[in-house]
Amino acid sequence: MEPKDQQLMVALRIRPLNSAELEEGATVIAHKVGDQVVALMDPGEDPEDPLRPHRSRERTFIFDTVFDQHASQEDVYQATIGHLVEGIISGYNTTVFAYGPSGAGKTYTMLGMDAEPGIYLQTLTDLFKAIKENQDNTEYSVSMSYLEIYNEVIRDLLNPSSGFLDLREDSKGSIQIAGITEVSTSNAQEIMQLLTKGNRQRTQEPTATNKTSSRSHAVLQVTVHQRSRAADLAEEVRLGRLFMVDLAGSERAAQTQNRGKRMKEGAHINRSLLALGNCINALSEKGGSRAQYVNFRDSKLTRLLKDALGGNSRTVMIAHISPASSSFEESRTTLLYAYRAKNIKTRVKRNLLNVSYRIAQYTDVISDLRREIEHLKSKIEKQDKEKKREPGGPGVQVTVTPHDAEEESRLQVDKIRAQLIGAFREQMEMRRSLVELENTNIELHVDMSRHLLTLAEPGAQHEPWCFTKNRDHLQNRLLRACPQASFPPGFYRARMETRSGVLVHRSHVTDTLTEPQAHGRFWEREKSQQQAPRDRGELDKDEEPADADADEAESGEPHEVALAREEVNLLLAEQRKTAALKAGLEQRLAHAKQKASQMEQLLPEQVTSQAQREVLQLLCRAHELEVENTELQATSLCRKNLLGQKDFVIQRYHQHRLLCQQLIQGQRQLLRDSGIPVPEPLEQCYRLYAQELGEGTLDRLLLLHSVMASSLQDGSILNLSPSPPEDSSQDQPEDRKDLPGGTPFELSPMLLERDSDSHKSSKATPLRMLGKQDSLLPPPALRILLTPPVLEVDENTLQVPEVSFTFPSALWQGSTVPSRQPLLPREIRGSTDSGGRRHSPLPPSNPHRLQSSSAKRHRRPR
Ligand SMILES: Nc1ncnc2c1ncn2[C@@H]1O[C@H](COP(=O)(O)OP(=O)(O)OP(=O)(O)O)[C@@H](O)[C@H]1O
Repeated sequence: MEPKDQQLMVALRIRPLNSAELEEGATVIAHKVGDQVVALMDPGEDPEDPLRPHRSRERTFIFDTVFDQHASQEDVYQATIGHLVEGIISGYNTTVFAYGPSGAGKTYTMLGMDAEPGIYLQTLTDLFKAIKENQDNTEYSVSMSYLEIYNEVIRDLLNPSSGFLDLREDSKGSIQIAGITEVSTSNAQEIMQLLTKGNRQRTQEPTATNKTSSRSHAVLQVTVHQRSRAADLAEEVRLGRLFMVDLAGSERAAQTQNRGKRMKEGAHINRSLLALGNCINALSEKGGSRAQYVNFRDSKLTRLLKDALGGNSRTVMIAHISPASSSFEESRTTLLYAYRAKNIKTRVKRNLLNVSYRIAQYTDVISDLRREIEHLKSKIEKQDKEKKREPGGPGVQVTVTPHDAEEESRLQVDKIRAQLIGAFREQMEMRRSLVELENTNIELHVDMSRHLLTLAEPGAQHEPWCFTKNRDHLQNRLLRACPQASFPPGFYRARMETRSGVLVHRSHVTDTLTEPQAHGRFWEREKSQQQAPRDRGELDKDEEPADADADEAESGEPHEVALAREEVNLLLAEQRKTAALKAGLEQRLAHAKQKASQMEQLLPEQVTSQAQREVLQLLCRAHELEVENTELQATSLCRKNLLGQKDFVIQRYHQHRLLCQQLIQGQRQLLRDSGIPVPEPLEQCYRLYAQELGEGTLDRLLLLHSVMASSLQDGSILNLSPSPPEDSSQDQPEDRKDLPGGTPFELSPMLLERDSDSHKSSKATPLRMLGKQDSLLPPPALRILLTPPVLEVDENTLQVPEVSFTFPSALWQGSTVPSRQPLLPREIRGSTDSGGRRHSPLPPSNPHRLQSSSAKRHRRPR
């Protein structure tokens, strides 16, 4: 389903005057006018002032909907989020957040009172009702979490003792909170009890306007997994997420924004709200264009609300104000903010899990079709030749047939033509379904890897051995659950390595094995290891730790491990189902192909040459059109696929880099503690590594990557145009102008290497430098124009599966490459012998040795 642009919905709620305001004699200055307008009077303006005779005291603002003190909780719910509930269970993301100064009624709207429940309870009640109604056809599971962000720290309100939590981005770019308590439930009342309990844990302090003022942002997240019960080919797994956010009072941020004085309030300042304000400003200025640079990373809140504000979510903002004259300034600022937010657009799409496609499958279909076209064309040619040989010359065919026979023959041709087209369509549909199934399979693989990655993350950063243990345990379970499942590339090798107690070092044996060989070798070893204790009649003590680990992990495993395991079990079941469907479909396709070819063979015997020719030509044309169609689909999906995979790859390398960093620090500490002098080349190498971290070279690479990705996404990279203009600043799209450094953006030197197809690739890691320096061209500074790069598109332009940039040689040939001294001395770079083999200066067991020849990118820890 195509994403749709949606305007952020902004509602305004004016609460009644409270007793304190009445006591101080405040007057009502905010009035609802009609359904969408609010008028705010400035109490400071004197209507009689002769110096300002035309100045109106009144400012009006238009919103999607305005509620005054007479609006009930039900009215607010129905007009804002009520109609979005159906969307959540169909796989759309939805966010509602309450904004406004302290005491303006945000918590009242979201949580409400026992007698007048707020949006939380009403939404959840409707959500569960909708789920119940759809349960016959669909299977649902609902889970929730509740957290607060206070002074840039995330706390789990359902389990406050769990300490501070971290935000992470998953492979699909959605934000996850590592280690948060997720409660599965199917009952709104149960959730409300949890929320009330969680709310008691929320950071509060009395303020002038509110005795129980919440000083934190509270975020309730509800996730709905949906799976069709029908065992249908196009089965989709959908994931709808609902965020309900009760923000802290905005008055501090507003004041700081206005006067810039309280910026120095240090820890007390609410950075999240400032960042939120900045994001709203940036997004609204561009009318919600996603190309505008918006810094979501400035605070935890904006990172969490990234999708809600600028991404894939249907979003409602409910702004709150007090009607009192004493709150004029705060009300005015809130109205201005809310008014700006109205310009924000989000791009909503349904979250389907099986969305990535395998281009190779399309290529197969295309070559199949091409073969058929060739076959048909050769048939036509053959027929032409036969005709020429016939007496009477080419093209003149005198067949005197009685009228009835002619009619019969025409009917016969029509029938065969219809049959052939039908068979062709059927085949195409089956081919497409096969591609889809294959993609689902890949998606399952990717998801599986993602879960293993999630498990790996906390341990990888703090305790590598614990990471290994979790991974090992999970993999054990996987293997036991499904011995014949095909796991992601590298899985068996990794298993053999961890089984033999080696965490990072790859053994020579496993390195040289292909994946199928590794699979076979792994199972041989597993079998013999399981057989041995049975033969001895008792468990081998040496073998026990694996199972002991498993049991230990089983009893005290973290919640997210259990969840990941659950997910993996689901994925395995899916994988089995997909495999069965695929086998059935392949059989049907083979059968259909056979039938079609039999039909084709019948043709010459049954129809006149001219009619036969027509049918064959028609078939050719149909096939050609289908090829074009498939090629177009493949190109567009190739782009989607590349973008979809990039975050996963980055995350993977980020994790690997953290591990390397940890190892480097550990080993340096060890050297220091043991008083071992570090050889100068190694020390230099370390300095270079540290320098790169400090300079943020990798961050710039990531920026480059995101520019490339956004060009790919908006299609500009695929637009053919001549070589780039010298001065590109004039044509520069608005959105790129804001990027740091202006244009052109100069990266620090990167190493260029000639590919086998005479292209050059940019490779920029220090490890890369170590491994490949000798075979490199002199390293020039790579100038990257922050405009969509102009590339000649041919099949070699983009190396899709790898996230590396390979520029066409044409672009580079014209550029003059300044010669530079190599960055590293030869002792560090190593040398190349006459046979072209590299000799590394590092010890062979160095765990930082680069395994793959593809360009790697790393991300600095956040
Ligand atoms: N629409 C309303 N009708 C009746 N009472 C309301 C309404 N809105 C708010 N109130 C009352 O006003 C008081 C303050 O409201 P609330 O705690 O919801 O403010 P808040 O914006 O969440 O403040 P803070 O940011 O300080 O937490 C509460 O006693 C609440 O019951």
